[in-house]
Amino acid sequence: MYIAGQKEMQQMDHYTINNLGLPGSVLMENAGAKVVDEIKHESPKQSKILVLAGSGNNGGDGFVVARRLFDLGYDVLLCLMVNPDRIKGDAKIHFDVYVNRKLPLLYFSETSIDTLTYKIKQADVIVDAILGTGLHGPVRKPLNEVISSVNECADDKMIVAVDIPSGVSGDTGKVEGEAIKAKKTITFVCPKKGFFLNQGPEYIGDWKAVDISVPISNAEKLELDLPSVITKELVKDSIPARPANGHKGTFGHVLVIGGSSSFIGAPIFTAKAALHSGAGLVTLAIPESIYPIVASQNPESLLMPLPDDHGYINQSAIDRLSNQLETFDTIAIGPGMGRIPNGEQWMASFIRKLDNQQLVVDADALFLLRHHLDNMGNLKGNVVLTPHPGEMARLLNTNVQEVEESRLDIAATFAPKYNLYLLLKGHRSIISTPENEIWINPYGHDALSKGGSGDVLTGLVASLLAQESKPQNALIAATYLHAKAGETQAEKWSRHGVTPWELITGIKEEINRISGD
Ligand SMILES: NC(=O)C1=CN([C@@H]2O[C@H](COP(=O)(O)OP(=O)(O)OC[C@H]3O[C@@H](n4cnc5c(N)ncnc54)[C@H](O)[C@@H]3O)[C@@H](O)[C@H]2O)[C@H](O)CC1
Ligand SMILES: [K+]
Repeated sequence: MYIAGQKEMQQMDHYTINNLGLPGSVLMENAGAKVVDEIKHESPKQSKILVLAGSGNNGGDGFVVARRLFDLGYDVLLCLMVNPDRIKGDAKIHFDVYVNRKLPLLYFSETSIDTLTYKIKQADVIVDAILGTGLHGPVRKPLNEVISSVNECADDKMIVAVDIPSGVSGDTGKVEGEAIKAKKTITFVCPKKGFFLNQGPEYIGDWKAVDISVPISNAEKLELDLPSVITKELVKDSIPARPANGHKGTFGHVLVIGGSSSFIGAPIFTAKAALHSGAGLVTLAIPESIYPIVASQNPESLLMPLPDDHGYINQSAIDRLSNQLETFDTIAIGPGMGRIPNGEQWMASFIRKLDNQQLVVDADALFLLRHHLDNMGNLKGNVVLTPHPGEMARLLNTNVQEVEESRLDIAATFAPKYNLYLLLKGHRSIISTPENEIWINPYGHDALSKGGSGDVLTGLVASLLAQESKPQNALIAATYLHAKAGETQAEKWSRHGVTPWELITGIKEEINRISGD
């Protein structure tokens, strides 16, 4: 499913009207009808419904919503937030119909904020059709006061946003002033970029994209390069097939390089996640000084103790590794590795030894590789980087805030520039490819915000790659499975109580669920 910004939505909308010949007022009627379909399923007939409508086409959708709810027998009141002479075009058509039918209407210009607040308090359902994708800048007075009044009374009410909560930017998800905190957002054609960026996720509630007869194929006709949102169906198609007659060689051999005396668990989580998600074999290469502990925890993996200095893998480990590299399909490097002494040099020598192995780079390996990014795209095997925002900031020599504010743009530029695959982790993880394809993961849970959870994800990505998933498919499936495992394990163990062990269990339960659906 595509994701679009404000301009792209307008382009698709205009294409439908001007090139396909479907009038805007029909699209508006469809939009309003679809919102009503959602409301009527969730609201009993005796519900009091207040529709707040602005001057633009979002308000126009609101007029249709109010009329249709009235016709279904709801106790509905439309409040027009602006002077009626500002209503133009398609919205005017539907406003006139509403007025001609003498349906219940309150003009905000003729009342006070106190009266409106009283109406807001009385309502069971509030429909937010104040501002849509036409928002520019912070919401101005007095609309901002109305929005804060709605939010203050929101606890026991159903707040339904039409297309996007008023005040949230469809492009960036930024909220510069006030914005409606929706419980549900019914969005037209496809979700908006802002749903997944900056503050957007805190405002949209549950979202659903509905068809209003703007064909999504318009995006191709207009040659729009749109990102996609990860869906369950896409994940189902991205999980590697598992031939019944396969053997351990069929399902790939993952090498995990990591660990140091201070970080013993990280490579163990990576190796276990790889094995528990279907890799045929996993070898764990760790400093020899932590070997006994790792071995006792990890009987299911093969082990490769590497020469070390003071608990860090040392330079001569390269020779030990390079003798055996051809055995492995995919290498995950970094978890728990630490900033090994002369690490940049170590990493440069290591990269030179690679042949066609695929490489997943995480944690401190990202730091140690940050000056070798130009060489990564020339490797024969696929390269996947899995930074969290802090690691991404270091790769770009900037700060976390800047990364968080421009996640989508950063992902879109970085992967093609260095000819590699990027998984930019975070509240809504973003995947980008050398060909500039982009997917956003709409799932996630605070249960995942814990040490070790990234190590699990790295193992999962490496495992799917070793099982011959294309890199983008491996990343799509891994981010979804990891996030869903966080959600389902939090239901079982509380959002506080999920550790990497439960995540690994959750991932295989999720694979089972999605494969069986
Ligand atoms: N996507 C589609 O195919 C369809 C979308 N529809 C709906 O149309 C809106 C977008 O409509 P548009 O007229 O472009 O803009 P808005 O209604 O969001 O707002 C314009 C209106 O708001 C005023 N305004 C802008 N910024 C501010 C601000 N910061 N403070 C106060 N007021 C502001 C501006 O002056 C205008 O008057 C889309 O979201 C859908 O809901 C169609 O109905 C169907 C097809
Ligand atoms: K809205």
